[in-house]
Amino acid sequence: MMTPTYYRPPAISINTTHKAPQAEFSAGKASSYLDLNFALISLKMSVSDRIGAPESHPRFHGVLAELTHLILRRCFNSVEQTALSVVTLWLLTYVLTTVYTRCTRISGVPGPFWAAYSRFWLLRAYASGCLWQIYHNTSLTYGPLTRIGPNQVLLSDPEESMRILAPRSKYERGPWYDAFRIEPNRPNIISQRHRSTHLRMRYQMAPGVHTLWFICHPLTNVTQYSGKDIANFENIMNVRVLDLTDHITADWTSTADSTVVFDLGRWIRHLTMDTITHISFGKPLGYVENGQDVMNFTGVVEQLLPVVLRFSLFTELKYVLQVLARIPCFRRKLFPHSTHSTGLGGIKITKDIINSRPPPEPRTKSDMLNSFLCHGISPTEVESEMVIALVAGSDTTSTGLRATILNIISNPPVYRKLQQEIDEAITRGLISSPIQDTEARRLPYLQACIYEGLRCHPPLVMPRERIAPPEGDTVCGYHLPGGTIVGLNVWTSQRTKVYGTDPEVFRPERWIEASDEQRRAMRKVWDLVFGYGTTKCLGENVALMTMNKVLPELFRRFDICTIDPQRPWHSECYGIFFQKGFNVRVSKREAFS
Ligand code: HEM
Repeated sequence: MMTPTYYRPPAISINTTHKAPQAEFSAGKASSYLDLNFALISLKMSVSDRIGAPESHPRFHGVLAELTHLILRRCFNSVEQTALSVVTLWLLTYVLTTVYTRCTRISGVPGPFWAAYSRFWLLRAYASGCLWQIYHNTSLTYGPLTRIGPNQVLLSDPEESMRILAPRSKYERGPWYDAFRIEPNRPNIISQRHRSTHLRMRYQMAPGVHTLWFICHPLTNVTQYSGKDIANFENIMNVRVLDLTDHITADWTSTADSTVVFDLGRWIRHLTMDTITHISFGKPLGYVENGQDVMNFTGVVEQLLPVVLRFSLFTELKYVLQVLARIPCFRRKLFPHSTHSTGLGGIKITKDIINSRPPPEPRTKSDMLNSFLCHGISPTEVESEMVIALVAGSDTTSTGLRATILNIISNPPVYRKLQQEIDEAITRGLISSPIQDTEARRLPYLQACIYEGLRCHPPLVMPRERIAPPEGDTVCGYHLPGGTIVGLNVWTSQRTKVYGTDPEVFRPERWIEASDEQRRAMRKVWDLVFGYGTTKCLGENVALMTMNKVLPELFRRFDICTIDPQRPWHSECYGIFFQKGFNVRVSKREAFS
């Protein structure tokens, strides 16, 4: 009964005309456009035909088959057509989902207009080299919760940040962390997003990182370091700090009538690399001794980080990388590999050392490498974990140190007070040479300078994204649907009212003048510099001990001033790194050297 309607001429003509001009269609552009036009007219006819006709099952299927046939023939009949169709389809889907997301998800959260439509706003911020400033300005303009992407918000409220990071929170690390994999198919401690696996890794690594003993905090059940079992570690630190000060004394000190320009930034980076490799492998790689970036590790990391950060925004690409990683030739080219003798091939040194050592006894207490192996981390996993430790442990600490030193030397009253405190402690025999960690922690102004330096300049300013739990959450009064990505803005959270009326200013006195209650409140917010909860930094004590030793040892021996007060350092910050130099003039202080 239906047959006559369905097989009417227009519908048939579509199929027949497909075949006839086929040769012309693929032969030239003009005929291709004509053909497309014709196809569109035919499609229109078929659809209106369908709408106008009474509904019936076979007819509907007929129209559907016809449409499918038409789409397949017209959109995928040549490579160019296929490419064009795929791009058009992708664009269409992208625009529709973006508009849908814009209108339905987190639409109430204020933020820059274009940020709501694409991740390019974020990409621009990452590429600018001053991510922290853009985040800070955005948070100041739009409030503690700001929309910075189609599905991304930025949080600068310290209380809410701590709630999200708390041990029992339902938030998990976001896809952003995938970009920090050393092995594309195997997450490391930083990129592990699965909560329970991450906790297992943390417990395995905690006793080993820096050979400190750890305790389980009774309230949070989070592994933390007490920093007491550090006889060996403190000796390593002493040797490394003296190595640096000896080199400065020998090669880099200026005299009354001559100036030696000295890039303190680079040398501090050398020091932190030597310290972390000494802790990790039982011997330093010799950065300070050779005065250069051994194995080009730092250079490669500095080149890679901007790429990694941009990549972290488009994590869909990780699937491509995961596939490429399975092909040996791409794998060797694209990823760090134990055959590489430089750069992130720092893996090679790990592998060589593992091979050269007998298997560690379960109770061997030597360096980080042995400790990881003793705690059941496989040699292959250890390779990536060591690279992560080298990156996480060296650059953050050197950034913290550089920022604190710069702030001190550019504030004459602070500089005078700090040097006075150190000099008095020496005169009264309160500190040894090199200074012990416990002695340094008893110098209140030094402690205030360290807290203030890290507060004003948190070394890790990347957003460290978390994903809202499936049931959603209310943050700063806004409802966030499940799956919303919440980035943490640590720069702004360290400039909140809890620090008083002048949080933008480097003023160590605020830590001394504060009442006990206020100091506790400040300390709680300050903790965010090292993270919070189950992902809190494993190396906080190491970083603080390094600062506690380097600052007094430098200021007791040398007078330091910047070479170019207008532009003391070239700060290109991609989250962690301050890549460029920090040129200074260093002269000896005879009285206390
Ligand atoms: C001033 C220096 C440092 C700062 C500001 C800092 C900051 C941080 C922060 C904020 C996190 C949390 C990341 C997250 O939320 O996912 C973190 C994690 C971590 N840090 Fe540090 N860090 C410093 C020094 C160090 C050092 C010296 C080491 C090791 C030698 C280290 C090793 C780690 C490791 C292994 C993690 C991962 C912890 C985990 O995922 O459970 N850090 N750090």
